[in-house]
Amino acid sequence: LDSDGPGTSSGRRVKCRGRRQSLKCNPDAWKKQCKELLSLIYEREDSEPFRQPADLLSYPGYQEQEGESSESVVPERQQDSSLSEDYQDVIDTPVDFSTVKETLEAGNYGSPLEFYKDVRQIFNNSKAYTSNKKSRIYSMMLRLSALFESRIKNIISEYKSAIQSQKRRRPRYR
Ligand SMILES: COc1ccc(NC(=O)N2CCN(C(=O)c3ccco3)CC2)cc1
Repeated sequence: LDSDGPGTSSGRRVKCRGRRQSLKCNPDAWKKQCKELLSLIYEREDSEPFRQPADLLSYPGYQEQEGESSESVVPERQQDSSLSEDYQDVIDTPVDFSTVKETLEAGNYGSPLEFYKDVRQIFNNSKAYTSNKKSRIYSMMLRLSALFESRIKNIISEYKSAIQSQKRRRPRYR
């Protein structure tokens, strides 16, 4: 996805007469919408491995196992106990939902696109780390990513419409 992110507005004109409070016209509506989306993500069990920075040493349950087998089949990746170094070797930009939540609540995202970029990084890290597309955590990530994409695209397109209508409404005094 280019920096435009998903759901670039289809160019439809949104009437933004009168108060800016209505959702369609309010360029700040995305903050509340992203907070609600984050709460929804936290409610899903699938988000559990991604709510805190990855720490494979303290969470053996998250170590990669081939398929669903619960025996301690240790693939080559987990031979030594330096697993979390391994994670840091593989993943350049570790990020988790607690970091994203803090950034959003601190008001440190300038747009939903910045929020989108960080959340995508969580999913891309999981994709990069997994060596087995059938691993449990990878399948959790896929479900969570599908939920996220289905909800974020409207947030971003409404934001873009609100920005567009804001530009159109303010005549430029040259
Ligand atoms: C003490 O609390 C925690 C909280 C979270 C974690 N998470 C953790 O270790 N993870 C394992 C690796 N990972 C993957 O995306 C992944 C793809 C394939 C296999 O794993 C990210 C999640 C650990 C401890």
